[in-house]
This record gives sequence, C-alpha cells and structure tokens, in this order.
Amino acid sequence: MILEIDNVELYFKEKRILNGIYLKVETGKVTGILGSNGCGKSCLINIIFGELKPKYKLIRIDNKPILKPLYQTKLVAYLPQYHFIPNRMKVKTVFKLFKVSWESFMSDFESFSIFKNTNLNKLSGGERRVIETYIILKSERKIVLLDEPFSHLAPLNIDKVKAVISEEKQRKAIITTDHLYRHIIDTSDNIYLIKNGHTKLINNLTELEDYNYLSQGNIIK
Ligand SMILES: Nc1ncnc2c1ncn2[C@@H]1O[C@H](COP(=O)(O)OP(=O)(O)OP(=O)(O)O)[C@@H](O)[C@H]1O
Repeated sequence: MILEIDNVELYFKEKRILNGIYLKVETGKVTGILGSNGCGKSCLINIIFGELKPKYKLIRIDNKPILKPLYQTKLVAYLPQYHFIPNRMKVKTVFKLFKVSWESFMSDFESFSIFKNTNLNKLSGGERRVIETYIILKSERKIVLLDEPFSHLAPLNIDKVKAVISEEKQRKAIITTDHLYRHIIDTSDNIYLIKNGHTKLINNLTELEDYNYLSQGNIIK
C-alpha cells in the first residue's frame, strides 16, 4: 500500500501553519517527521487521521483519492500525544478491547505482568505510554500514526518499542514523529522535515543541520 498526502493547506484564523506538504508512506517502511516546536507535525498527523480538517488536502491510497476521513475506515490506528484510553479501565481489558495478545506483550515486556489487573490511572505516565503505544502498534490496521512514541519512555523501553516498530513495519505503513530525533533517525526508512509549513525529504542527514533543525556538529559527517 502506498499512502500519499499533498496539497495540504492548514490555517488557524489567519495564521498559516501548513502549505506545500507532500508525504509518501509505504507498507514495509517507517516514515519519520521531524521539525521544531509548533511547526505542524501533530497537526499533519491529525489531518492524515482525519480528525483535523484543513482548508485543502488530498490523500491517496494506491493512487485513489480517499474522500472520507481515514478514521472512519478500518485502515488507521493513531497514537496521540495525550492518554486516549479511559482511566478506570483495567490493563487486561485494554488488551481484550483492542484485540491485542497479552501473551505476546508479556514476551516483550515481561516486567509489566504485575499490572494485568491494575487500572490505567494507577500506572506511571511512562508505563501507561508503553501500553498505549504497544496497543496501537499491534492493532490490525495497515497504517499506524505515532505522535511522540519515545518521549516519556525509559531507555530500555525505548529499545523494546523500536524492536516492535521494526517487526510491525513488515506489514504496515508507519508514520512517526518525536523530538528524540536520534530514535526517529534509527527507526525511519524515510525522513521528512517540516519547515516554514513545507515538507522537505531528507536525503542526507547533514541537511538537518543545513535547514537549522539541529545545531552544527550533531550529525557526524
Ligand atoms: N486548535 C488550535 N487552534 C489554534 N492554533 C493551533 C491549534 N492547534 C495547533 N495550533 C497551532 O498550530 C501550530 C502547529 O501545532 P502542532 O501541534 O502541529 O505543532 P508540533 O510541530 O506538533 O509541535 P510540538 O513539537 O511542540 O508538539 C502551533 O503554532 C500551534 O500553536
């Protein structure tokens, strides 16, 4: 499957946030989006999901325009920045509801076994984020949108989530964004930078410095 999005124009009142966007995403690949605070990364992900309606947008799947919001199809799963599962739900219920195997979770995150009967609001922010990220990554959806999957996680859990991303991308198209840019670089097959409302496909990582996203010297030449 190839998902393309272009012709996006997003305004809030008179403030133009996005214009000149092109993104191509494929099954078997992770597409990373980078950009400074407020450049429009979350908005773009939300536009793809279909919740945020810009002035214009064109989304195509395998060259066919998609006219209804993607969230109304069974194609997409979205990890927003906020906690999206109700507080009072028990962890085991979450897995049942989202049809994700608890056993497979245990093989990757064994230390979470103690939380099976715990309500989500009794977990730490990072523990909860691991569960939410895992649920979204493992869902039976062909397109997965991950808004900041790494930001609240401890290093060991970041490595485990990265392993799940590599496994799941075999059968999914994954779009991800995070300020922990090294993890985005590690996991992504393609990287786009959003700058001044436009996307730029990054061919060489040093461009991240040239476009002033990173300060000079971050990327070893
Ligand atoms: N509902 C809204 N009303 C008005 N302005 C908004 C709204 N949502 C977002 N914005 C503005 O749109 C811009 C892009 O926001 P967005 O959340 O997409 O940025 P981002 O790149 O994800 O930033 P960050 O990395 O800081 O999370 C910001 O300037 C923000 O203030």
